[in-house]
Amino acid sequence: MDSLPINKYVATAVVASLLYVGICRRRTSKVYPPGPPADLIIGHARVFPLEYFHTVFADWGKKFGNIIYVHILGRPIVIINSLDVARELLEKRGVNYSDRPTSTLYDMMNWSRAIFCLPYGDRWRPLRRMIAEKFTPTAVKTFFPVIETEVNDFLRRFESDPLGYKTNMHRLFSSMTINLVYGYRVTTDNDPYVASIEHAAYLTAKYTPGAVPVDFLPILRFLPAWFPGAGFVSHAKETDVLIQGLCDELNGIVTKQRTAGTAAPSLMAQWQEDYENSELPGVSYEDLKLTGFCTYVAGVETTESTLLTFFIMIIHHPEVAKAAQIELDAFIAEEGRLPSLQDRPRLPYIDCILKETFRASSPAPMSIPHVSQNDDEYEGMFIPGGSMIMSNIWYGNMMNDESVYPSPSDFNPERFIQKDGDAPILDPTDVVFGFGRRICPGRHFADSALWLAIASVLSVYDILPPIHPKTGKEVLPKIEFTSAVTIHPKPFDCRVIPRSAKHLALLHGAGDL
Ligand code: HEM
Repeated sequence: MDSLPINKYVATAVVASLLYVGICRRRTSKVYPPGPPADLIIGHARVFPLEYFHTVFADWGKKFGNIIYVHILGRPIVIINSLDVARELLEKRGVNYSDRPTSTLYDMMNWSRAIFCLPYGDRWRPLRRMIAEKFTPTAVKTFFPVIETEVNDFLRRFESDPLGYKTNMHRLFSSMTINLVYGYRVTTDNDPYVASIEHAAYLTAKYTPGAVPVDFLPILRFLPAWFPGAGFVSHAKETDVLIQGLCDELNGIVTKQRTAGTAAPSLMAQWQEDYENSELPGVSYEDLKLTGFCTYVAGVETTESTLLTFFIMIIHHPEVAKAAQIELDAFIAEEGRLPSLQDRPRLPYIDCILKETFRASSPAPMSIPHVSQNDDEYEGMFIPGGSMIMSNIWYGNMMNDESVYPSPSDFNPERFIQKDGDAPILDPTDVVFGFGRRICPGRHFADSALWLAIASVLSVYDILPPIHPKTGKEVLPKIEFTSAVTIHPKPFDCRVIPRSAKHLALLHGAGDL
């Protein structure tokens, strides 16, 4: 899976801060949150991790506690290792903690106009409102037919290609999201629009974040492109032109279809209509087009990562698949059909599996960094304004903490079955999507899409380990994760095999088991 711009944007922000020659803050008598020992001037540059942030910060958390302060060349970074601290700062004090880091290179590529990069304030607010209105738990139901169509196609593709889960899954989420945003159906594995968007992602990621001098000497953006070493200038321009071209083209498809009266329901069709009816105050047409594109970018990799985690976990835990299939078979026997999203309340074990999948590996384990605007104090500790705030969703009383989830390394959906008298257990869905005013606006859509994908695939198929070509025996793939802003399991092989001819027939509308 190629890294998408949201990934690279955050990496840029983090690494740029490593290289950023900030004005060294004069240490005052103020008490900062604890942290590892710092070097003179460069601060924590030598100890700051460049990968697997979440596990390193979890280790630091065991030594230094729930809130940690480090600085790189004077640029303050606060690491939050606890849900309580995240809620206090990012939610209750959200007015101060909802900004984002900046990057000159991203600005040159025009990514700084993107919803996930915009600073907290008057440009971000109307765009956020525009997205949020379409993604409330009720509004998102408009898009259930999109989810159901795409999941059905996903299941059918396994009939002819039981080993090709990677391509199939990528197509599921790219097709579902481009369908959601533009009402456009992907019909091949090599769709030209998906390929172009991924090329834009590749171009965005081409320059190593922070290794481009312009990220710490912004004046360099004005160098002429022919100047030796100024390749980034034409590169940024090329990326910008490609993205703007794609925004225009995809938006143009929707406009034409609306004129012809053939537009499928989509976010862009709704937004265009709202715009024409002057219902989007503060949103320019250029912003509207880019926001559609950003919604696609933000939606694909995270959802795909979650379903990949589900696949690898289920290969290792056939007993979980069996328990789910007992619940699903009882439903199918009664209804004579595959479950739909309306059936969710009747299939609670699938909910438990989804929660456990989010818990086992949060797709964005360090969320997207926030930035504080003004100086603040938390439990007597000083947090300077302009601090980059990194929340360790993966750990910190959140997903992998023994005190919250006993035996956190076990994949055990049963932990979410609430028995009478049990204290409520933290729902990972309340954490994996981030916090406060910047919380993921696509969360209800993602949650619904993933629920249906899990319920459907387990209804029809078994997800099994690959067979060793020589021994003919099953080989369990290793569970290993990549390291980036959004993480996912490293590539593995598996077989997706129909449970029986009768279960497969459900895909084609034949009922009885
Ligand atoms: C499993 C799937 C997903 C996960 C785990 C996820 C997670 C996140 C996280 C952690 C953030 C940062 C929140 C913060 O700053 O506190 C975020 C932001 C965002 N997400 Fe998601 N996301 C998912 C799916 C989606 C989908 C499907 C969409 C759109 C269709 C979407 C759109 C966005 C946008 C636009 C932002 C930026 C919000 C802003 O800066 O105001 N996400 N997401």
